[in-house]
Amino acid sequence: MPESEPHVSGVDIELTDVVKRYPGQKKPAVESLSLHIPAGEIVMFVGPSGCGKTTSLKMINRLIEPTSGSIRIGGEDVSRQNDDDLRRRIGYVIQGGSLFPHMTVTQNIALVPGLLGWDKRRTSERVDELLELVGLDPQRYRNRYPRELSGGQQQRVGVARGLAADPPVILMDEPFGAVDPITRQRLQDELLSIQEELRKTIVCVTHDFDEAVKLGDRILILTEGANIAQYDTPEAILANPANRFVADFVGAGAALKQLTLSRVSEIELTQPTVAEIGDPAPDVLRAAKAAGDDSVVVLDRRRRPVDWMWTTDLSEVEKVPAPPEDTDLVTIDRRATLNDALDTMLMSSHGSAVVTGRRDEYLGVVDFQTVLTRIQDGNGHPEAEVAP
Ligand SMILES: Nc1ncnc2c1ncn2[C@@H]1O[C@H](COP(=O)(O)OP(=O)(O)OP(=O)(O)O)[C@@H](O)[C@H]1O
Repeated sequence: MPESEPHVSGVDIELTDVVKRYPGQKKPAVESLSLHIPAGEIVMFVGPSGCGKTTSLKMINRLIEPTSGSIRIGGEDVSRQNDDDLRRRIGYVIQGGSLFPHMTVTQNIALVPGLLGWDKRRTSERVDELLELVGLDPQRYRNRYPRELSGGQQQRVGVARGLAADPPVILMDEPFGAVDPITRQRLQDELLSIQEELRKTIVCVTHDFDEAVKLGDRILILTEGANIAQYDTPEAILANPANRFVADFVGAGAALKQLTLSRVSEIELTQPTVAEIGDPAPDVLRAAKAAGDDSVVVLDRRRRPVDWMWTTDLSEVEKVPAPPEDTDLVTIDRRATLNDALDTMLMSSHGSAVVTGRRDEYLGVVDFQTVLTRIQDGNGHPEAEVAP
């Protein structure tokens, strides 16, 4: 599907000889970090515990003041900016969303716009727009309290809050660390989808190397003291770890990790019989039979998949029914990795997964065998060369 030309709304970040020495510590947490983060890219910070990832991240929005060195965002020195400027220019998203429990979803998202003095109307329009963007129905969710949301929904609100003032830069610290693996995968896919539209500059700390490979345009691998072990694209790091440290960090099965580089969108989807809610069941059954299908994907009016029915169940009804309230059709986004696709398929009774695109529109079905064949073909990626 042709994508519209992306408009980069992010700006460059430049760190020059940045040092952080905590009081009472012998060695600096960040010894001397120089780094260029290009506008519109996602850069993932990874490295062993205590190597200085979070300290480096928090110096960018001055939650932590550097001991020395300079940090420029869009060419401007952050040390010269006041709090309002920083809030306007840098969104911040942390694990679990860290929402205020006594405030509604709207109030949580509207925090920064409130501080910036936006009027009521502009703020409430923005809140609804953001809720749509992160996949939450504004009408249903805008007046809820955080305790009335699942962990994944809270995290979505956290992302919406980070985007509220439309900052060119977003900092994220382990944003999806607190949710289960399937929700994490969905949130990652949503972030990629949002980024496709907005092209912010995103800097994200993670413990999960697979997450870094999936989300990152570049990955920064740090050793103790925030020294750079390697800073490159995921492809380059997997194919050519710079040294033993990186090879160990990337871990065994680098070739398998290449799976994380391949997306569902690169795979040919199958097109089983589809039906809309309310279609006459006999017609649908006839079409399924002619195609040799034993199940039918059910779509709503906006062509979003809502159910995946066996034909045996359809033969007992007159019309294709709306799905039961508690249905939880597991779908997968076309930006998901083949790793994610395998996980999802293992949970599905169909042994395959329904694939969706922009705004959850139905695209087709990815089946287990196609993914396996793709893996066995080696994805066309070179085997990782790991130094002896
Ligand atoms: N407020 C502080 N005072 C003193 N030392 C600190 C402080 N915050 C962090 N440090 C130390 O600085 C070093 C870097 O910490 P930092 O939190 O940046 O690492 P990290 O890579 O993000 O770690 P993790 O992955 O475990 O979150 C660590 O040795 C840590 O103990």
